Amino acid sequence: MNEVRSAIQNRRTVKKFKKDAVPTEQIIELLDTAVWAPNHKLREPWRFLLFTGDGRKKLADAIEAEMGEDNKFSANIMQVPSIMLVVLEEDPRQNIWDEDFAAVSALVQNFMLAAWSEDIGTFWVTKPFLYAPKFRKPLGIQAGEKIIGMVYMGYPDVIPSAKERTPAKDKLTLFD
Ligand SMILES: Cc1cc2nc3c(=O)[nH]c(=O)nc-3n(C[C@H](O)[C@H](O)[C@H](O)COP(=O)(O)O)c2cc1C
Repeated sequence: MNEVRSAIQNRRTVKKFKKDAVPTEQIIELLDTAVWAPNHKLREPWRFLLFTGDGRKKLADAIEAEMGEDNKFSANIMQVPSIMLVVLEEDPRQNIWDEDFAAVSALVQNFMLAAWSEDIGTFWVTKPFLYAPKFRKPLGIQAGEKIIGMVYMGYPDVIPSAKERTPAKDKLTLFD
């Protein structure tokens, strides 16, 4: 199997990380690869918020602003070496919005695969608090911006085993 196919198939969602920090420069380099995602008219409809080191407290505080101090998410944030919020700049036209959402999703997958190829594990996390004004405001997320998800990242402590996929053939309608 070639390297691209192998990375796609062998990447796993990593939830337990070693404590070591991932260098910020490396994360930015990985993002500079990820932005080669296909995106219609090269709108590049994304931006990123990266929390690392003491900066993670800012994210934990935003979660607590919405959920209160007693919640499992903000407590866990300080255990994750780096967390990135990926933001879609929303277009009010439905067809453009759909294209741009697809493009940002492709970017996230690119990022996770590029990270995996450099031994960095990632976890794409979505939670209801990402929509909450009390969470968004302290982070400067504007109206008309959608948080696609949080990407947790770090060096894997545990790599979970793969969950089987349904063979594509079972979902294929072939016209030939
Ligand atoms: C948009 C999106 C949101 C996700 N949110 C969560 C989440 O909140 N919690 C979680 O455990 N996994 C989440 N995942 C990860 C999936 O659970 C994971 O990709 C799936 O179990 C397959 O595992 P693999 O990535 O190791 O192949 C999310 C994945 C995507 C694409």
